[in-house]
Amino acid sequence: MLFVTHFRVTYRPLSQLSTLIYQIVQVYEHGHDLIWLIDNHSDICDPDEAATDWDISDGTIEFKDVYFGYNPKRPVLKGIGFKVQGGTTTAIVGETGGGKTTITKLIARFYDVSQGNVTIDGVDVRHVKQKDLRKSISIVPQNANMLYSTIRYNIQYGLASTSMSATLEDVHEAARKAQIHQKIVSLPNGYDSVIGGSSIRLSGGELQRINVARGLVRPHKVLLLDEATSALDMITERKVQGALKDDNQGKTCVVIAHRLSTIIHADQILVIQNGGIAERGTFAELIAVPDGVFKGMWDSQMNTSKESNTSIILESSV
Ligand SMILES: Nc1ncnc2c1ncn2[C@@H]1O[C@H](COP(=O)(O)OP(=O)(O)OP(=O)(O)O)[C@@H](O)[C@H]1O
Repeated sequence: MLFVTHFRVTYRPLSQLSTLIYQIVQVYEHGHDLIWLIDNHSDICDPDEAATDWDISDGTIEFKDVYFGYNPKRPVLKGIGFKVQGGTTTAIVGETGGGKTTITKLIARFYDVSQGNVTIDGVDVRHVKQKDLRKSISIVPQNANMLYSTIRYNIQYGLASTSMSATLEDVHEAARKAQIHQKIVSLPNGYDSVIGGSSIRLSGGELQRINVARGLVRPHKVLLLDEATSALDMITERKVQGALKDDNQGKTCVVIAHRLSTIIHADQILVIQNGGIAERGTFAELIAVPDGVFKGMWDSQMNTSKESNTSIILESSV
């Protein structure tokens, strides 16, 4: 009797102790990382004499002889130079790991170049305040990172870090353009469905469209799309591309794409290779280069896809 009594009194606190020790270890590890984050100030600083309330006007982006590497010993971009006229669309294609996403990160100044400069409307991005630089730039990244929250909040999150807010109608509008509104309203809780909750399962392509809606809800003059529609089927992708085209009239777009059929109407295509620009031109110009890098990419995609043949697309692109 005594044994059982003592055992019962001892057992519960002991089992709680093991959980507590686990939690203490977790607090220690995460707290350590948190303090590291607070203590480590970003290398990217606002200049002391930056103009107040600078804003993008025309949206012309220029890279002048830009060198950059995350690790100084391993350069990613080696003297890249190009210009994206305001209000036009430039597509960036090329080998995986070639530095396409890095280019978009440099435009938004998430990193500083090692040499050369990046300008928007002729102003070096290092010479303006980061919040002014980014307030008119919308980025749709490759990975649709969603928050454990409602679809509505996830789309509204596109305005985080700004003082703006999005009404429900703004959210619906962005979702319509991203071709996901109908799917959302068909869910039992509509826009209040919780992403990550047990009641809804969204496919990769659906999450990607919510990601696009998040980018579109943010008022922008420059739009950076990084493989934003790669998980969609061809028909849905064309619809999203059409909506993006209509919505972005007069805005500057930089589009990273692997599926080359989606960029045939771009004003300019840059082919990135070995940290430089191997080729540049319109789709019709690049496809006409015998043994060209772009032509090689196009031919290999055509061989592996069931898309309509080159000549039909060429006709529609000229
Ligand atoms: N934060 C980082 N730290 C260190 N290296 C990085 C970082 N981000 C990217 N890299 C490296 O820089 C190189 C260029 O990466 P980037 O993402 O720009 O390529 P990409 O052309 O967009 O590739 P993909 O087509 O696969 O998306 C790669 O070798 C990558 O491993």
